[in-house]
Amino acid sequence: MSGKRQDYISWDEYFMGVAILSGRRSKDPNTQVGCCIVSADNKILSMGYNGLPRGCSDDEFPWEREGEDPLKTKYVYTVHSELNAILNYSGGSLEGAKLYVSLFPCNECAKAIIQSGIKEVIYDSDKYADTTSVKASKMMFDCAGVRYHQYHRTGRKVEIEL
Ligand SMILES: O=c1[nH]c(=O)n([C@H]2C[C@H](O)[C@@H](COP(=O)(O)O)O2)cc1CO
Ligand SMILES: [Zn+2]
Repeated sequence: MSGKRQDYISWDEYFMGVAILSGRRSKDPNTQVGCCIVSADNKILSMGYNGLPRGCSDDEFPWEREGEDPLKTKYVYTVHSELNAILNYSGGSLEGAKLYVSLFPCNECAKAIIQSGIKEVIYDSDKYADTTSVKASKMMFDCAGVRYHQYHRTGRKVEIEL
C-alpha cells in the first residue's frame, strides 16, 4: 500500500485557486477577476487579472463604476483578466487549452477566447448571467464549440502564509 498523502488538492482546485489568487492582484475595488489558462495536459500556460494597460497608472485612472462622463469610469480603461491572460501568453498557440476564470467571461473576452482556440471555460461566479454581454458570450460559445461549465466548489480552505 502506498503511503501517499490523501488530502492533496485536485487539478480543478489547483487551477481555480491560481485564478482566484491572480485576482488578488487586482486594484478594482468592486470586482476582482482572476484567470488561469491551462494546456490539455494540465500545464499552466498563462495567468491574468483585471487591471489597467501597461503604463496607465492605477492611481491616476478612475475606479468608479458610474459617472456622467464615461471617461471618469473604469469601464473604458480596464483590461479584463481573460484578455490579459491571453495577451500575456508568449508561447505560441492556445489551441485546445482550457481557461479557468473566477467570473463568467464578457462578450469581448468570449470573442478573444474563441479566436485564440481555447476549447473549454471553467468559471466560478456567474453574477452577470442576466446581462446582454454574458448572454451573447454563451451564444457565441455554443456556436463555436467552446464548452463551459461552472466550477464545483469543494469548500476546502487553503491557508498560505505570505
Ligand atoms: O469577464 C470579465 N472579466 C473581467 O476581468 N471583468 C472586470 C472588469 C472590471 O474591472 C470588473 C467588473 O466590475 P463591476 O463588477 O464593478 O462592474 O471586472 C469583468 C468581466 C465581466 O464579466
Ligand atoms: Zn471580458
